[in-house]
Amino acid sequence: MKIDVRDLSKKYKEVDALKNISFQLEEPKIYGLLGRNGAGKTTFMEILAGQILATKGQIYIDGEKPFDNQKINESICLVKEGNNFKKDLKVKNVLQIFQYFYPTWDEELAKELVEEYNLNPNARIKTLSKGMESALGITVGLASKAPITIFDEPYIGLDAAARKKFYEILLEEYEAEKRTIILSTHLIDEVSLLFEEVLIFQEGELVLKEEADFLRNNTYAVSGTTDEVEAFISDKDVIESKQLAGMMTAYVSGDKQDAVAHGLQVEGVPIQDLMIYLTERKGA
Ligand SMILES: Nc1ncnc2c1ncn2[C@@H]1O[C@H](COP(=O)(O)OP(=O)(O)OP(=O)(O)O)[C@@H](O)[C@H]1O
Repeated sequence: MKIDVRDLSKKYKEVDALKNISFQLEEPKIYGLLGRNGAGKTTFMEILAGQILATKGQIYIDGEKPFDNQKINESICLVKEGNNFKKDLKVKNVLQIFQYFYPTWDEELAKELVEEYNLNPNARIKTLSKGMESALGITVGLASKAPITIFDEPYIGLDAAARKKFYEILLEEYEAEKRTIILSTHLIDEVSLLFEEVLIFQEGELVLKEEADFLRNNTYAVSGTTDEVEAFISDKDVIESKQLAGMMTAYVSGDKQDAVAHGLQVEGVPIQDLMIYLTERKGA
C-alpha cells in the first residue's frame, strides 16, 4: 500500500512533536524508523495507524485518510512497546479478537508463535511478564499479516534469543510475502541488517530517507595522520570523526575513490555504526 505523508504536523500543547514533514513510502519494504528519544517516531506511527489525528497536514494510505476508517485500519497493525491489550482478557481472547479484526490473519502462524514463545492461551494479560506481553504483541503483529505492519520497540523484556527469533520469523514471513514493515528501534546494531530503507527523525523533522544499500555503498571510513585526514575532509560531508595519538579516522559520505586517490587508508563503515552516528548526529 502506498503511504503519502503531506505536510504533517502534530502539536501537543507547547511541544511540536512533528514539524511539517512530507515523504512517500511507495513499496512494500522493511523500513527502519530511527531517531533519538522524543524525535516524533511514535507520534508519526500513531497518526499512520489512525489512532490519533494530526494538527495539520495528512497521511494518505492508498489515497485514503486512516483516522476512523475501518477499511484502512484493518490493513494496518501497530504493535507498541506495551499496553497493547486489555489487562483482563486472556491470551486466547486477544488472539480471537485480532483474528476477527484482520482479514489477512494467519492462524497457523499465530499458533506457531504461541508455541515458540511458550504463551499460555488461558493466562490473563495482567498476569503476563513484560517479556511475555511483548511476545504476544509480536505474535499479533506478525500473524496479522497486515499490509502495513508497524513495530514500535515491541520487545521490552524479551531476551536476546527471543528477539533473534522475532527477527528471523519477521524476515522469513517477509520473504514469503512482501508487505510494508516499519520497525522503530533503539537496538540499531541488532536490526540494521534487516532494513531496506532507513528514515531518521530528529526533533520532529525527517532528516534522512535513504536506501540502506546506498548508505552502505556511499559511506566510507578514511584513516591517516590527523593533518592528512583533516585536509582531505575539509570539503567533504563528514558524519563522524575520531582522533587518537596524532591519527584520525573520519566517516564520510561520497565516493571513496577520491580518498583512495589521495593515498589514504579507506574502509567500509558497518551499517549499524553508520546508523548510530547518523541518529546521534546533531542536525544530520
Ligand atoms: N500525549 C502527549 N502529550 C504531550 N506531549 C507528548 C505526547 N506524546 C508525545 N509527546 C511529546 O512529543 C514529542 C515526540 O514524542 P514521541 O513519543 O513521538 O517521540 P519518539 O521519537 O517516539 O520517542 P521515543 O524514542 O522516546 O519513544 C516528545 O517531546 C514527547 O514528550
